[in-house]
Amino acid sequence: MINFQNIEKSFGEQLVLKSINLEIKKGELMVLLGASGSGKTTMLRMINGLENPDFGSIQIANKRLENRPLLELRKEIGYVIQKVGLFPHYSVYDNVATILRLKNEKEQVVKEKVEKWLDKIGLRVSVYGRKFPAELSGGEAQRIGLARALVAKPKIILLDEPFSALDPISRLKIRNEFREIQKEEKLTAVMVTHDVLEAVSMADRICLLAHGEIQQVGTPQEIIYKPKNQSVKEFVKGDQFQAALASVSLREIIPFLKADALENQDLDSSVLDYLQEADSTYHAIVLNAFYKWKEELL
Ligand SMILES: Nc1ncnc2c1ncn2[C@@H]1O[C@H](COP(=O)(O)OP(=O)(O)OP(=O)(O)O)[C@@H](O)[C@H]1O
Repeated sequence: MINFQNIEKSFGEQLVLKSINLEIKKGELMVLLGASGSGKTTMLRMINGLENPDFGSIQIANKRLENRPLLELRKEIGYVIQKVGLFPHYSVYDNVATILRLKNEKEQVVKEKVEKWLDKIGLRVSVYGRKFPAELSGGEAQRIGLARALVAKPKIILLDEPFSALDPISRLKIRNEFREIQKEEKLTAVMVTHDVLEAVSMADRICLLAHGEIQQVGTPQEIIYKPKNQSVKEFVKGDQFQAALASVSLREIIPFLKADALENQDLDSSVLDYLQEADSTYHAIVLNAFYKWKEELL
């Protein structure tokens, strides 16, 4: 779906991306993971033409990017960034509606879609529709940014640290919600983060970058259990590594947690219920992971 071929990029004297070759498949969630300054955002911005490579080419659905009008391209691509960039003088409703109105959708259709997507990201239109961005918390604003991108029905969604303003519980919730929406809509998603935990708990595959070079591309399990080189090993060691391990194990159980368990913080009984029912051979590891994760979360 998205293909980086021999990409190279410099800013002045600084070589920021070197020999980047990466294929992102249709419908997958690819996480670009790496330390600050490793080139993640630059790669992401190349997908919607906000940066151009010096060498190499990017193809989307087998079409080279440089041959496509930018406006047409961006209609297919949703872009969600850390600083949400909502229009400050528009209400939440109007912020989400903007793109539909630009497409000349009828107001009745606009209303249905805005309500649907606000509802999907957990904010009711009756409560939030009339608020202005300055009246929202950071996390709410990030959710609205997500709804605004999703309402346009993009084929591809690019996310740059999209959940960073959220507290741990809301973060976990919205990660899961977004993941469900992404699968349901068969969206091809590329997400930038430097948070190992976020990467392993959400990604189909992770592309690990260091100093502008791809170190490894693989599933979270491959990255964690089969690091290809020293650089990958270093990235996933220590506390972050432990948390990531916990999260990988938890991917097994989170879908089985009772829906309200997170809200009620009645996690222990919910997890134990699951473990009893599931007859998992990894009880000890999952349970250990769970307690570590809970310590961190609560
Ligand atoms: N427009 C620009 N002009 C000059 N240098 C830039 C520009 N954009 C990025 N850079 C440099 O390129 C390097 C990679 O930046 P990039 O934003 O891609 O990194 P990143 O991995 O996303 O980092 P972070 O996690 O801190 O956001 C950095 O050293 C940055 O200073």
